[in-house]
Formats: sequence, C-alpha cells, structure tokens
Amino acid sequence: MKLPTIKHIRAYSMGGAAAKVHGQGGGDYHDQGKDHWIDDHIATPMSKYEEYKQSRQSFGINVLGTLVVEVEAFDGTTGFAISTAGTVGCFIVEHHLSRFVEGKRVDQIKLIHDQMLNATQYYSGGGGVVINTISCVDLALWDLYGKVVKLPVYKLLGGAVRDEIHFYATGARPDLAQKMGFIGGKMPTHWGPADGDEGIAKDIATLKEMRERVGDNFWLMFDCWMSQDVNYATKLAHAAAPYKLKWLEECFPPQQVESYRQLKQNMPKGMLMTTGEHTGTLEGFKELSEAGVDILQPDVGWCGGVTSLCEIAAVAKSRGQLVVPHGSSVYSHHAVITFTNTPFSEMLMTSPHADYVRPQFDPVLIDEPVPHDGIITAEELDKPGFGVELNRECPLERPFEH
Ligand SMILES: C[C@H](O)[C@H](O)CC(=O)C(=O)O
Ligand SMILES: [Mg+2]
Repeated sequence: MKLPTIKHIRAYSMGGAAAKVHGQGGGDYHDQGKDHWIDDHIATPMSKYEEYKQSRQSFGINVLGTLVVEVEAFDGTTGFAISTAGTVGCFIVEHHLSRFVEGKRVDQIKLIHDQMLNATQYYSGGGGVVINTISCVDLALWDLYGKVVKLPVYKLLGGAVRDEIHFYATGARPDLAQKMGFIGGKMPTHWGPADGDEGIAKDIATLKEMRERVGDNFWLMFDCWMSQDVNYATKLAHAAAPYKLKWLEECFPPQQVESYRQLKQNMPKGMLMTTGEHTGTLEGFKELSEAGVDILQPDVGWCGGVTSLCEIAAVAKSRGQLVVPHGSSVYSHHAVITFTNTPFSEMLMTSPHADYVRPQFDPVLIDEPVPHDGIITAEELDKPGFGVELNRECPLERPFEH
C-alpha cells in the first residue's frame, strides 16, 4: 500500500482565557461551569492563599482551554486530536511544529515526534504547554495513520492484550461510582498543610464515611494534586490506613522527586504511592520510577502523546511497576489495552455531581466511548484511528494560520 504524505496541519482552540465561550469542558476538562465537584475547594499548591482556596478557576486552572489539531493527507483523509493548550498551542503548531509534519508520510510518526521534541528543547522546559501541544500533534498523527490504513490505533500498536478495560472513577462520589459498576473511586483531598491536623481530620472523616458506604472491598484513593509536603502526606497516609486507602496520589509537584522517595519510605506497608500526570519527559518518569512510585500516571495528552506513553510504559515495566494513565479517554484506551502492565484504567467523572457517566471530553468528540458497568471492550475500539470524530458545532476558533 502506497501511503500518502501530509498536506496540511491546522490548530483550533476552544474555551480558555482568550475565548468568548467558557465552561464547556472539552480538552481542558477543568474548564467546567459553576457548581462542579472539580472546582469545589480542592487542595492545591495555591491553597495556602486564602483567596485562591475555594476555586481552582480563581487562580486560572482553566486559562489554557482546548487545543484541537487537525492533519490532512494528500489523499483527503483527515485525523485530529485534542488536548489542553488552547491559543498558546495553536501558535506553536501553526508557526513552529507544522514544518516537521507537512510533507512527511503518514507513517513517519516517530521521526516527527523526535524532531518536535528536539526542536522545542530551547523553550519547552521539559514539559508544560509545549509538551501538551506536541502530544496533541502526535495523537492527531496516530489518528490520521489509523484512518488511512483503516485500522484502530491499538492494532497499529501491536494489538490488545485483554478483551476489556476495567475502570475506576475519579470524582466526589465513590459511593455512586460503585453503583455504576466501577472497581474503585478516587476522591480529591480538600485540605492541605495550611490546615494542619484539622485538615487531615476532615479528609479522613470523608474517607471514613465513604468506606462505610462502599464496604471493605471497593477501592478508595486520595488525589492530592501537588498540595502537600512530606510530613503532611506521611501523617495523612497513616491516618488513612485503617480505612484501607489503596493509594495516595500526586502529593507533591513533579520535580520534587526526593519528596516522593522519602514518602515511599514513610508510608504504611501495602499502601501505594502514585504520580505522573504533570510530568512531561521520559527522563522525569525514569526518576519517579527510580524513586519507588508504584503506579506511573502519565497523561497521554500531556506527556508526549501515544509515542511517549509507550516508552513510559516500558520504563515502568522494567521495574515491575504499573502504568495507569491519567484519564484522557480514547487516547488512553487505545494504548493501555496493548500494555501488559495496565490492569485497569481511570475514568474522570465530568458530570457536575459525579452522579452519571459523561464522556470526559464532552462536547468535542463525537462517539466518545464511555464505560458501561465500569467496562469498555476492545470491540468498542474497533474503528479506524481513535474511532472518534470532531464535533464541528463546538465554538472552535483558528487564531493563527501559516
Ligand atoms: C481531581 C483532581 O484534582 C484532578 O482534577 C484530576 C486528577 O488529578 C486525576 O484524575 O487524577
Ligand atoms: Mg491525579
């Protein structure tokens, strides 16, 4: 089969600080409307400032917005993907990354990936919005390749190692997640070091209440979104052990590898330490792996795309660790179903009260699969590329052209 070359790459944004329409969700899943569990007094590194404690949107968690990257081949096939990078990402795609994409054959993904990573070394700082943008281009390229050869991405990656993916749910209501068929529920912590022992007591009270509602065998986890220090995290871990907390997630910012190493030593035996969603380099994941993180949690839209996610999974595998990506819906599903060290996956609940399953990237993707009874089957992924289409009724803007 003679493969076509890539004619054009375009970048669109939706939501974020530069847009007229807010609170839609999409690729920037923190850009939700009012009264959403995801913006209700969640502990963050900004919680030490009283004025930024109640709402993450108050300090700008949703300023970036959604980035949509579309790639078009000379045979007329198009692929696309979404991530979090908005207008900033659009600039990088149109004015910088486009040169590495246009003119290449649709299967030259690893070459394009390497050129994008190396050409942005001087301003990427090893992560953040630049890597989100590169991830989005990488995902769009995998989608295009799959659509050209009419195969799902997971088959291009070597095929499924299991027939179905089982999910835990992240949200404010593990008790409801249990009723929806999920295997566990991960809750945000609402308090942090600035609240001292009282903060620990309040989060433990919620854990205790949830444990009473779900019984002994349902997994419960805490997501700490970089809000803690080693002393606080150690105390929280020990206070949570009687309630069978399965893991403590992302206690510290990604660069604080030493803190993770110390926490692992301090934690009760059997409790897992997890992190990785804000790490953007393979080297960063290697360090976290070496520090003893039990489950690496890259976000496929923020870590370099599927191409990087496969490399990160191999790093984890080399130490007998798991890789369980941070949310990211279809972009994750097609990769994890091919990994032997991903026995389950995450569903991020974007319904305002976490009381029903809403597609994570709603409303931007058409046909985005969601777990039923906590499961998505390999069969449901059997469509070319990532198996989703772009909802062109969304208020997409193209701020730059090349
Ligand atoms: C709930 C967390 O603060 C965050 O919004 C999502 C996350 O970190 C996760 O799903 O993991
Ligand atoms: Mg998390």
